Amino acid sequence: MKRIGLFFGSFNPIHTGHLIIANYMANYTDLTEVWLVITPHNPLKKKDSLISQYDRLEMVNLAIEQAENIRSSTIEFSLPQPSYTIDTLAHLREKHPDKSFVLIMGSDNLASLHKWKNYEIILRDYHIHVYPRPAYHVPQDLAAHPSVTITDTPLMEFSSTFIRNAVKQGKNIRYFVPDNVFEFIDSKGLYQ
Ligand SMILES: Nc1ncnc2c1ncn2[C@@H]1O[C@H](COP(=O)(O)OP(=O)(O)OP(=O)(O)O)[C@@H](O)[C@H]1O
Ligand SMILES: O=C(O)c1ccc[n+]([C@@H]2O[C@H](COP(=O)([O-])O)[C@@H](O)[C@H]2O)c1
Repeated sequence: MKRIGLFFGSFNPIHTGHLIIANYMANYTDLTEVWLVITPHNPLKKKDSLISQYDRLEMVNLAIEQAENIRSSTIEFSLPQPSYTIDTLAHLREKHPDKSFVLIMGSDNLASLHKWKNYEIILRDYHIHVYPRPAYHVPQDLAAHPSVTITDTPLMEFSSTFIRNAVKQGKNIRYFVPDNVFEFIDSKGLYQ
């Protein structure tokens, strides 16, 4: 059975940190593939700085052009918003009975998991691979939970917020995002 890692995110925009995490999970763990699931609207985030989901999807697709075992998923585009992960997981399980799904997230999301809809069911039914993130301490009970694996990986200060703010200030964001994503943001005047 294929073991798919679901890396959910706003990807506003996708950055090199996301790609390092996806590549690590796809190539250094027991996962067969990683799917980057573009979330139209995170229930815990304001929509203020969120650009079109289609532009975010386009940037994800540009970023993974060269990747062999990383794909994008638009599954949440056709589901009710905001996007509750437990509902998406139920939908994916029904659609792909031949695959098993594992969650991938940064430690900031693990630290706020208790605010998610039906988080106990997520923890009961799914394994979660967690990439540590600076300044986000993982609560001890979650770190020790049998469904949680925290990777032993280098920390990265990257964030989409940093990139959006840098563009707004007229700064050059080259290398924080892949070259083709840089060109896309620049040519469409995104985040200005
Ligand atoms: N530098 C990082 N280290 C570890 N995990 C990260 C990092 N950046 C993003 N992630 C994880 O990637 C997933 C998608 O994150 P998201 O698209 O919100 O990026 P972000 O950089 O956190 O964005 P924003 O700054 O807009 O909140 C989340 O699980 C998040 O925890
Ligand atoms: O299901 C929930 O209640 C829930 C609450 C907060 C965040 N999430 C999901 O977590 C994912 C990561 O979001 P983000 O904005 O940090 O990239 C995204 O898919 C959100 O829909 C899900």
